[in-house]
Amino acid sequence: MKLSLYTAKTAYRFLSSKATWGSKCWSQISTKSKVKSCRSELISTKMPKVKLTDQQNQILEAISNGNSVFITGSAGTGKTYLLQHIITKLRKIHGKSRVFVTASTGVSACSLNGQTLHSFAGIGLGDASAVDLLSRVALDKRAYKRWNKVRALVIDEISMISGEVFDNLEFIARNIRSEELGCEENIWGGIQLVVSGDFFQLPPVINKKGTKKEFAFEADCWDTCFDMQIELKTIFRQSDEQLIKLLQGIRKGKYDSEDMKLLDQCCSKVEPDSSAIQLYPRIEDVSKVNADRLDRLDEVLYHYQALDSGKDPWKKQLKHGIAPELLKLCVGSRVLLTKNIDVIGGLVNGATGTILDFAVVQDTQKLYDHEISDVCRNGNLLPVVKFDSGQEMMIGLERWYVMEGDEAVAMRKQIPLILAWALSIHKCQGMTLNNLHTDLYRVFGFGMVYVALSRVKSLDGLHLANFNPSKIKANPKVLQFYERLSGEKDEQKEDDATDEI
Ligand SMILES: Nc1ncnc2c1ncn2[C@@H]1O[C@H](COP(=O)(O)OP(=O)(O)OP(=O)(O)O)[C@@H](O)[C@H]1O
Repeated sequence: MKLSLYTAKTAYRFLSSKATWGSKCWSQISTKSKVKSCRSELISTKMPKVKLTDQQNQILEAISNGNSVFITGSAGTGKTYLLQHIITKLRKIHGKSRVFVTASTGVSACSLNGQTLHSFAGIGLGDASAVDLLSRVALDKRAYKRWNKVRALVIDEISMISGEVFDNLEFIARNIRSEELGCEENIWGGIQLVVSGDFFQLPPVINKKGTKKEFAFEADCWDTCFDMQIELKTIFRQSDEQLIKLLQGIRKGKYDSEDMKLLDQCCSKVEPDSSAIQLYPRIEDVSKVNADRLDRLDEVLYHYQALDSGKDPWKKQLKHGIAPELLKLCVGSRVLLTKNIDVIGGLVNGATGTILDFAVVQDTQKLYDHEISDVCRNGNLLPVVKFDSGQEMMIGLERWYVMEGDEAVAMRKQIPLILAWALSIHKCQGMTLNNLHTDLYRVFGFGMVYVALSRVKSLDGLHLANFNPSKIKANPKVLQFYERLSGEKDEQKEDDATDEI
């Protein structure tokens, strides 16, 4: 294998993180031009300059006015993107340390630099009565402090939180805050809530049989929690009208003959090229396919061992995030980028490519040797990826934080890549994929077909092995909830019109 030497310019993502790029880092880079390339990239990584829609602005304004809001909408309507703007706004209003960013899963929490809702709340698995959970939180000093401190709570991917858990959290918030802060018993103890998600996507995993409140919208407190419940309408991920219509139908469990024809065409396409990511409902299939394909390449393997810091239980959450504990790569591996490293250049979370080489960085080597050697198990060699967009880039270490308000309580350092011949449907919720291949026969449960298919940007990138229309189904309770949501909006419009008369 040829050993390449990469200059700091080619490898400008050698070591980066929002938290550590400060004046210290700038001064470590020697030439002006290099500083410029890093600085401009940093800005674009933070927040790509995209104009918000009127609806997105309306939500931001409502939040600035102190309202609690539920944001929903189809896949790709910019819910998570908008949350990033909202978090910035909330931090300005309440102060960094009083805004807590959470999500139902480790993967989605990590993508917002937050923590899981369960870990924020201090409720463990959350499978106890409200009173028992309250006692548990009261004994956990840090969790108790968080509940007192929080002024704004952001919850992403709410579809995977049950109504029972949602009600229990409200109970905990109300009780702790009214007692400790001496205020009257307000809903959620007066916390400003920003909740986001699409109930047509993956539902909560419920272990207890006979749970009455399956979805968060079935929680007793749901309707009283929010000043505004709004469905984003503009879809950004796809632009092809036919595909948008197909996905909108599948989301609600509906399809017509035209949709069937489109799906048939996706089945009859010639074998997908090797860049297509295979989606599986079960993690065992994903691991097996990735391991087999890596094995078949029969190349030298490079090991990258994640470096974790912080304390339990926070440290444990890192294991559920997107960055693997041990990453094995070799020349020819198909990989997927798990961080935004150059938004304007298209190297974003979800971009796919192939490992070209492994190389050392020549002129920044001394600065970061210790960091790299902690993670790289085969000398200080970093992977060089040729992305499907044509760009070649050496990929350096990234950091994933578990945040408690403004405090980083755990951190993982790892290369922001995962093997990408195959992925699980659960892991890909929230991602945009250019080219995917899935077997719709193997999916189970509501929402899975929709989550899988709604990842692609265009029909060219969609390949189906099998197709069975019976797998397209939406939960009737979810359908009713959305009917009620749009019905209430129509009623509101009618009321406004009557007021004007
Ligand atoms: N106002 C906007 N203008 C242009 N693009 C936007 C806008 N808002 C969001 N986007 C882009 O739309 C894409 C999808 O956004 P995002 O992932 O936030 O959607 P989502 O609703 O969270 O999807 P999912 O439900 O699948 O997680 C992203 O590439 C994002 O940058």
